[in-house]
Amino acid sequence: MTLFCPSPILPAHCHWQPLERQPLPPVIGDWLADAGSLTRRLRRHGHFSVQPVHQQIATPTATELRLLELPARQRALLREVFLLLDGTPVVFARSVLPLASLHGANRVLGHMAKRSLGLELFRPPRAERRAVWVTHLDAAHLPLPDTTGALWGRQSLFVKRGSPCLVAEFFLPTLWARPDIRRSRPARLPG
Ligand SMILES: C=C(O[C@@H]1C=C(C(=O)O)C=C[C@H]1O)C(=O)O
Repeated sequence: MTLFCPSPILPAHCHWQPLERQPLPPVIGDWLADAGSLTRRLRRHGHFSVQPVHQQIATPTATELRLLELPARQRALLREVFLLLDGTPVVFARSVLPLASLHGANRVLGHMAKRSLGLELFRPPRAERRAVWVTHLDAAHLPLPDTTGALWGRQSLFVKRGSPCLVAEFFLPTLWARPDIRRSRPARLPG
């Protein structure tokens, strides 16, 4: 399945596979298959922060519309951020939040700024992570500083209070360069 990701940072298209069909290296697979909050897991490794890069109401890609079951040309809130550990970007993330998903108690999802979207998604009533796809990009084609080699990405379809949103996370080489990250194991999920 090929996604087109018009984005200031992402390449012209990403090719995604369902998580269960993509063999992953041990440590990388452990992080991409982790069902818990990425924010909460990163926070176990140092000072965590979010650096917003780009946020606008615009038309998602054709595949993002399809994954969200939205009609063509439907607009959504597109949010692109870096997640930082100890001041260093370790994840680039792109989220697609349909405007219809941003009403009532979900309204806060559209006003996160430098707060992590994950803190709201995993706050009760906890969002369901309904589907996960993975991709593998050559970072050489991305305008990311000091980033070369393979870039693994994960895209999740979350449903919060019955409303869907997509969250794509691209794990930068700076994350895998940390020995504490390579030794890390997922937290035991409650229940
Ligand atoms: C979904 C989560 O939220 C994280 C926070 C994001 C944001 O603030 O835009 C984007 C990607 C996620 O890694 C999480 O923490 O698991």
